Amino acid sequence: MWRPFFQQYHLIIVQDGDPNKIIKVPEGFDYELYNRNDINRILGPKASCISFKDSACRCFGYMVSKKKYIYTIDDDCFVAKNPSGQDINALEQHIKNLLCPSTPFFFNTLYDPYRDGADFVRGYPFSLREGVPTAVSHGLWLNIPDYDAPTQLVKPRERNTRYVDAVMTIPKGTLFPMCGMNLAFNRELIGPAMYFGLMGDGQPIGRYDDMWAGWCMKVICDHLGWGVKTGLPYIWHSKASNPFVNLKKEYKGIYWQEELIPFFQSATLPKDCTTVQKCYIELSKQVRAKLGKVDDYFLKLADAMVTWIEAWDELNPSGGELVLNGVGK
Ligand SMILES: O=c1ccn([C@@H]2O[C@H](COP(=O)(O)OP(=O)(O)O[C@H]3OC[C@H](O)[C@H](O)[C@H]3O)[C@@H](O)[C@H]2O)c(=O)[nH]1
Ligand SMILES: [Mn+2]
Repeated sequence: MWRPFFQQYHLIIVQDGDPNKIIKVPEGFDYELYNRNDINRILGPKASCISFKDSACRCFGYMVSKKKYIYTIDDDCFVAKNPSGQDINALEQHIKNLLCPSTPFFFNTLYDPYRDGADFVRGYPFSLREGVPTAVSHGLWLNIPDYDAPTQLVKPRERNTRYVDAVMTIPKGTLFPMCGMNLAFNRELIGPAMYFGLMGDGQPIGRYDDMWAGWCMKVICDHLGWGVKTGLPYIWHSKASNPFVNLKKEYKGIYWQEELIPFFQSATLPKDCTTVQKCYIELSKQVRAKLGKVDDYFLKLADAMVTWIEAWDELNPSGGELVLNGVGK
């Protein structure tokens, strides 16, 4: 199904679980395939920051990519159809979202003002109409919605049939639950912040990989003045994962997040944090200082955040650090 939309791009496949299992990639794709052995070989001891047996492992692909834009998708997501019955080219829409500015400082009630047939509405300050660079494009899902285990348990048959034809900028200062199922981002802008954390095997939590990345990313985008959009495109999410297995993985996250959200909502980064790497290291210090008392896990996570940046900079020696306004480094 994806061939018409993926064939022209470079694929990075991150294989989780047993590295001896052979993944068969169909003919005609330009791809790299990495399993756990590859991750250990490439990162050595720093491989400790890449999760095992959790979707968090996907962020290794972001680190090794040499591309400007990244699109990440789950292996149970397929091409959806829009209300006119046409196949949705999710990549095309994500790229449009990323190439058009965002408007985080003032909400446009007619949604995406840069879209054909829309604009800024009356009362929208002209000084803000240039917008800011878009770092992340968060797509949505038809059929199986991305619900947590408790919600899925009480609403096992709920399906998302509502196609909302809109793209919105998430306002500055507002966090959101970033889902990694249908997500695109500008790697050159925000790549180093897209660490999906320590999840899965050997960890007390799972399935909060994209949530953790989304909260860190949004704080850094707000600080650096970049935008995050949500809405179109849709993909078709084909299967629901097991809510009982999910509950075991995510239950700590369900109560920890009541302390994590206030932490991220009040997190501020100093002016001298002019690159994503500096922002991320500063955030890791605040995680250690303020979340270590929630659970020792966050001390490990704070260390892993530093290891991630070290590994990122090792694999991307050009520094790749975007120096803002010529300051910093
Ligand atoms: O041990 C694992 C388990 C899963 N994956 C990969 O993660 C993707 C999501 O898995 P799945 O589709 O089974 O779960 P969902 O509930 O639909 O996923 C949502 O919640 C977890 C993640 O945050 C995900 O992004 C969300 O969509 C899928 O590609 C599995 O192959 C894994 O690599 N290792
Ligand atoms: Mn799924």
